[in-house]
Amino acid sequence: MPEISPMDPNSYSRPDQVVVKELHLDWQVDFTRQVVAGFVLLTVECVQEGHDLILDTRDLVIKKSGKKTWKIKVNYETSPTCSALQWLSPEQTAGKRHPYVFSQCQAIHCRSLVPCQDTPAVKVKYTAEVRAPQGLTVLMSALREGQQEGEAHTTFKFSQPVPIPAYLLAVAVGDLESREVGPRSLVWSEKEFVDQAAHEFAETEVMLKAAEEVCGPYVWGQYDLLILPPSFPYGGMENPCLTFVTPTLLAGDRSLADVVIHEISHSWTGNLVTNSQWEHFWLNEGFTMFVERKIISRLSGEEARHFSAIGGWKDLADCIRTRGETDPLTQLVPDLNGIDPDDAFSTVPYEKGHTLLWHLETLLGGPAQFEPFLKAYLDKFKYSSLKSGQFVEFLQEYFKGQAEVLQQVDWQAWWTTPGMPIVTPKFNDALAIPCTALARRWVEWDPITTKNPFTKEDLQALSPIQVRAFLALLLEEAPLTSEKVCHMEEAYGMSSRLNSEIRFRWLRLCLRAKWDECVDAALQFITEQGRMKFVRPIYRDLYAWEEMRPRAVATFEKNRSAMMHVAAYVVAKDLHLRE
Ligand SMILES: CC/C=C\C/C=C\C[C@@H](O)/C=C/C=C/C=C\[C@@H](O)CCCC(=O)O
Ligand SMILES: [Zn+2]
Repeated sequence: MPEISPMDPNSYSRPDQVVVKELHLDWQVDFTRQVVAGFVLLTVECVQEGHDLILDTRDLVIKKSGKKTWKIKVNYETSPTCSALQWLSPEQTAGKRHPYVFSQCQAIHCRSLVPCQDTPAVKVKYTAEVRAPQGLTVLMSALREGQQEGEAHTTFKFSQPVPIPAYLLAVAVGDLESREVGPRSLVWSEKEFVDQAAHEFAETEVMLKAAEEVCGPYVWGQYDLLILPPSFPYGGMENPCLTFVTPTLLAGDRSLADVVIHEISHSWTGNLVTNSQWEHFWLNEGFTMFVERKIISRLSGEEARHFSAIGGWKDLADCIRTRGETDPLTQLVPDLNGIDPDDAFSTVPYEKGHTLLWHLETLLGGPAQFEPFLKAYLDKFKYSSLKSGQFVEFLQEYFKGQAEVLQQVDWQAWWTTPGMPIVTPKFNDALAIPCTALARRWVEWDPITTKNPFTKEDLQALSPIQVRAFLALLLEEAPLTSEKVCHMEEAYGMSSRLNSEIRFRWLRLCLRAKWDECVDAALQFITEQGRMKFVRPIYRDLYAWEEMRPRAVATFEKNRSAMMHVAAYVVAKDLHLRE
């Protein structure tokens, strides 16, 4: 057994000795056995003489491997339990006629799909030929290079000419259709959702243009979106050329499109400029939140940027309350030795990372100074991977004229202090004021002394994002009484709102109030979709309500096989079913 790499505690590979530069994948997708079988051809380069190539694998059945000069061919197949893949039977799809399979490789699941150097320090170009049963479409995180009909199978060809880390390898196979939504963008999904998705994501090109204004040219050619089945565990995943998104974004009114702005932003922060270890994940996500909010500012104004940042700050506070303010995993740069990145994942790298960049922008003279720096940083580190220290070195060099200002930044404290950020920014709360006012009215209302003063008009002037913020504010308070949430339902008809972010917070509010009538709806919400951001807190709330605990555990046990590996893994922990 090789030793864990001194470069990356979550990988055995040693790219400092022998490094993989290119991959060619040749796969057959076998829905009957629920495996992907074939070979990978790895092109390697020797960095230090006299070393073997070490690859990461998990759960793979290696058939044979052979070596030509600098080319290594590994015949293998995945296991049905491959943690990167979710296999769906026809009954689990919207169309009910064809099976479906999709991947999620971030953070370290790629090794269960292909033997590879599964560390974000290594970037490879790839090509692929994938055969799937006729009638199905294969998509990958790459440019589509055509397809050929065979007797029972169709072969799809792909090429990703921009080097990418292993976690950005992605594949999806299903009965898919597409609609054009822009000059470089298609939306893909099962045909049942494709028109709804085309409407929801019609503003993709406007977002891409705003992103280019902030970050520079888009280098990936195509920017498509794939709307996955409901069990997809994340809001979105920034797979190059083909962002994967959850169908919980299909609100009907484009109000959840900020997730697409986020994924577009990753085309630069994360996909071009990449954290070289998962400990420096904030370089991916903190920067992406920062760019996302710069785009929001360009599209909806600076007040909207501040409003989004306030929401992020509150999400961070909620996360720290849940994890505990001394939890070492709430450090901006945590130690991941012996820790599965899936257990470390939280809002912290997103919002604490964003806060650091917001603070630096304020300190260094505002957007006029900081936005050109952002572009210079992306240009300097494009196509490479880095750690937090390299970011600081570049920042100090770029702003060497302001060395005294930068001396105020205690980098070590930023990296290693658990809990909330060491600096609290001043946000413009103009858009938050009506949300705060309404939340205060509900908290302060005494139903014993005062008649119910609430009507549906209270919400009329609030946008969906403001309603979401209003509920988030109430979640910060002591639980409302079940009588109050019942009145809220009567006044606002919250249960009939389709926006998943609103539905999520409303259900949490009801669970905290121990309002029996909401429990069936909560259980339905966490079984009809598998987005962990929604599923985990609701399972935790149900667990905390002692009488409901057995129902939560029974629901999880029943639904577990329909959840993606990562979601079942973390919910088992939330329900205290594993360490
Ligand atoms: C410090 C944390 C260390 C490592 C974590 C790295 C990866 C964690 C792994 O679990 C994968 C994460 C994938 C995230 C994908 C998309 C998110 O941006 C979605 C955010 C939540 C949502 O909107 O549903
Ligand atoms: Zn992200």
